[in-house]
Amino acid sequence: MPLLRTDEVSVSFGGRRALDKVSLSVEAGRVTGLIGPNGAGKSTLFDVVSGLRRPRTGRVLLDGHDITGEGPARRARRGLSRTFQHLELFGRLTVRDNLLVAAELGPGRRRAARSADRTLDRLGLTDLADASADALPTGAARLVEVARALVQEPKVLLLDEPAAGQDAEETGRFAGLLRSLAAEGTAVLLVEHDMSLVMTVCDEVHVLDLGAVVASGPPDRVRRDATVLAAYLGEE
Ligand SMILES: Nc1ncnc2c1ncn2[C@@H]1O[C@H](COP(=O)(O)OP(=O)(O)OP(=O)(O)O)[C@@H](O)[C@H]1O
Repeated sequence: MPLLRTDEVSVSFGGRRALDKVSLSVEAGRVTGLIGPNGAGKSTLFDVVSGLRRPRTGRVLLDGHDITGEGPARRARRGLSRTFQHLELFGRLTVRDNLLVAAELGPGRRRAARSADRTLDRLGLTDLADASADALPTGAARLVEVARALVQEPKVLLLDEPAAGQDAEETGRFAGLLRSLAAEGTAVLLVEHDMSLVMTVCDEVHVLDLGAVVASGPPDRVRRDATVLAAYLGEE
């Protein structure tokens, strides 16, 4: 059984359909990519999965439970964490305090301090623990955003363009982190425009175009799919 499943999720803004019966699965221990051109509906799908937006129709299932009616905090306690495309750090707090605030919302809130320190260490952020979040360069701020999601010890981790603003070395290290999370059993859903990262790190890729899934499969196959080339890769 997939850990996370969307079942025919549709969302409209005014008369315009942003998601059209999107059904996809995310498995434990795998990195699943979600790609598509600008405006395809990727962030909207993240909003539906994380509980920030109610779908017009369709369901979201986590570990077999229908969570469609639950709010973001309840979903976080169930083990679902996300990052945002536009960084949502508390700028005036230190890096460590950003993690502590997030840890309080997750299932591991009783061990928040320990989790924060371990996560900082894992992401190579220990030296920046006392820095103010708004003083960080973009690459480091992206990592803190990821750290804030990870400190909640998620079963499912939703990452919205985590490599934007990272340099090649940071992206390489980040790829290693994603693989090690998958090896530990975490289900990772990755929205990312860096195609070489997606193709290297993902076990499976879903392609959204105009709110609908137009292709799904292993990266090699998706890369050669004519619909994908037309909808997305041809755009670059
Ligand atoms: N709050 C909103 N109100 C109205 N329309 C919206 C809103 N949010 C998103 N949309 C529209 O829904 C569609 C999907 O947008 P979404 O941001 O989910 O796409 P995306 O695939 O994440 O794009 P990008 O890669 O540029 O981040 C777009 O046409 C967008 O203009």
